[in-house]
Amino acid sequence: MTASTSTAPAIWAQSLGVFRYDKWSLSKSHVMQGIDLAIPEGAVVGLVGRNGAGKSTLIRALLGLQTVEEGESRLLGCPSLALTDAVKERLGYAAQTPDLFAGLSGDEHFDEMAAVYPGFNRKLAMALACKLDVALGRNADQLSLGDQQKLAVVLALAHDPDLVILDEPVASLDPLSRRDFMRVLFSMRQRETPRTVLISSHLLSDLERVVTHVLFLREGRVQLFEAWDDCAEHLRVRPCAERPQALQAGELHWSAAGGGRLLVDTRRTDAAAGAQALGMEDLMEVLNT
Ligand SMILES: Nc1ncnc2c1ncn2[C@@H]1O[C@H](COP(=O)(O)OP(=O)(O)OP(=O)(O)O)[C@@H](O)[C@H]1O
Repeated sequence: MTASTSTAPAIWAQSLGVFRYDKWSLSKSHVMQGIDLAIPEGAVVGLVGRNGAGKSTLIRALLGLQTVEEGESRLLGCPSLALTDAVKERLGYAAQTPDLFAGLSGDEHFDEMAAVYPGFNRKLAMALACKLDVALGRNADQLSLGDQQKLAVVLALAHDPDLVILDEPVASLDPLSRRDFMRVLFSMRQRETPRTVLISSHLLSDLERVVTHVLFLREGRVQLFEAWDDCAEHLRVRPCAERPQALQAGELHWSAAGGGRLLVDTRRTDAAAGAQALGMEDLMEVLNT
């Protein structure tokens, strides 16, 4: 299922696949395969999946940081493997493990960024650091992991990028910092030029409040990509003890959990009597059991 758009997608992929090689058996297997994506400009997409589902692999492949054996992808219309400086200046990325200079303070990171990126906006950086309560005077290696994550996020956002990609940016943040971060993320939606955000996270109740779309990955494949409002309005789960031999129109997935449940799309089936609405966490459980 793919959300459609009338303008060129900010993130696009076709048949994207990555292999893992086993050096002992000399065999290879897919880590990620058949990824087709068309993420519209201005979407705020929650990238969701279990540990090892392939979220970081997909993000790295889209950014051209990961060897890709199959298919192709584009960011802001530019091939991932040949991102131009002009496109790189429009990107903001924070990796799962903060990528900082150990011996530099936050302020010194700002100096470095200002020297490299003409678009670096120190005023914006200071404002974000203030909102996220980042200690700018201390060297990165003296910061806690959560504070390092916050600094990495500030650095990713401080040139006001058109496309922001954040890999589990809140994993180590305390609840108050997470709340501040979600406010920053939400405020990023209010912008004249649409800004696109792809954010992976396991904190689904947080994501639910800020995303426009959700992208579920399972075992390296896209399970569901849909506008979150449409998921909330149209996806339902109903009891179904036995696995159907074949899914009918409007039936998306059978889950063994909870005595057997069938995920249905009420836009494509009337057989939704007794069906219940789902939050993002419920949907993740149904899609992964
Ligand atoms: N450097 C690597 N070499 C071999 N396999 C790898 C490597 N990095 C990741 N993998 C494999 O790729 C798969 C996807 O990993 P990935 O880190 O993309 O998952 P993820 O969804 O981001 O997980 P998490 O939620 O735990 O961060 C996993 O099976 C993992 O074992």
